[in-house]
Amino acid sequence: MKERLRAPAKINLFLQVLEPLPSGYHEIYTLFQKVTLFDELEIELVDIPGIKLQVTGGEVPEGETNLAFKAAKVLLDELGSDQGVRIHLRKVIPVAAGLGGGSSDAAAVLKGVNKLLGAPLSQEELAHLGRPLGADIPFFVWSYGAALGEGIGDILTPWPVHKAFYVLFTPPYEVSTATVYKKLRLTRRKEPFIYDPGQPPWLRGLVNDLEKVTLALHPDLEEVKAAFIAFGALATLMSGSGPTVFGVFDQYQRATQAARALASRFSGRVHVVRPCGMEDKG
Ligand SMILES: C[C@](O)(CO)[C@H](O)COP(=O)(O)OP(=O)(O)OC[C@H]1O[C@@H](n2ccc(N)nc2=O)[C@H](O)[C@@H]1O
Ligand SMILES: Nc1ncnc2c1ncn2[C@@H]1O[C@H](COP(=O)(O)OP(=O)(O)OP(=O)(O)O)[C@@H](O)[C@H]1O
Repeated sequence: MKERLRAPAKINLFLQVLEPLPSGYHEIYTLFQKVTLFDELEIELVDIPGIKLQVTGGEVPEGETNLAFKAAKVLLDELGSDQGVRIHLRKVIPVAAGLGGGSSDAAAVLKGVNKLLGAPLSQEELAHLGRPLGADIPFFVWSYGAALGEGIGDILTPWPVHKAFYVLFTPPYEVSTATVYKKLRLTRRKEPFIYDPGQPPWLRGLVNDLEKVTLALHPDLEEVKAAFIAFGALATLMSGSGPTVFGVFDQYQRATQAARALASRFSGRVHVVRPCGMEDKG
């Protein structure tokens, strides 16, 4: 039996870092939005124990340090299963880019393997199991298109999906999430700037507290942001810890024109995507 899954990327439509925690993590207040850029996975259960992972299309390890591998292991261990798992992962989402690709792959493996084993664990149990592997994993386990993330990003509340076209620009370098959080200096606990779920967040202004850290390391991203506005974006922001920067557009044609203009001016990968979770809204 085989499961074929698509693992979406995410962007953070706002991201506020409120307080450092004794665990080394930070309390955050963020809006996660899944978008239509997908890694693809094929998962199979076999009788020979062990996990085998094959990756095509991206520079990520194939061994036990891959988040997809770790997710399979943690689930098989939890269930005490002696079955083996074969995973083929086709990477499309840029790596270490602020798009949560590794976390999404891990969540897809948790869901896929659980389903192949007859669904012994609930969505909540899978999210709990995935959380120590990555703070973004619970969001990808849940089926919402968009969710407010509190705590370390693992306490989730569904959020309305607002219609938009997003252009993602990913420069040709990676950024370490741990380094960006470490460089952020918080002197006191911040109170979050609250958004109204009924309104597209870009009408209030988008904020990402990690942006200043990554932009200081890579000032070229300021030029990309300025170009997004010049090309007609309603708003522009860095996603997660970066370095991906996105622009928000209200029309597909404007988004694709901006994407072409960006691709000719800057070196990097450009994707035009839509939010996931609005299939019923046209
Ligand atoms: C930047 C975001 O992607 C926004 O959604 C997340 O906050 C990070 O999620 P992630 O990459 O799944 O994070 P993890 O792999 O769990 O953590 C990587 C490192 O980021 C830092 N980290 C992460 C999440 C968080 N709420 N506070 C943190 O300080 C920690 O130093 C941690 O060691
Ligand atoms: N399946 C995987 N896909 C991508 N990266 C992986 C995977 N497994 C392990 N990694 C490692 O995890 C690190 C972060 O990768 P990922 O693409 O998830 O980062 P990210 O998009 O910046 O995440 P976030 O938005 O959560 O900060 C990289 O150093 C990468 O080598």
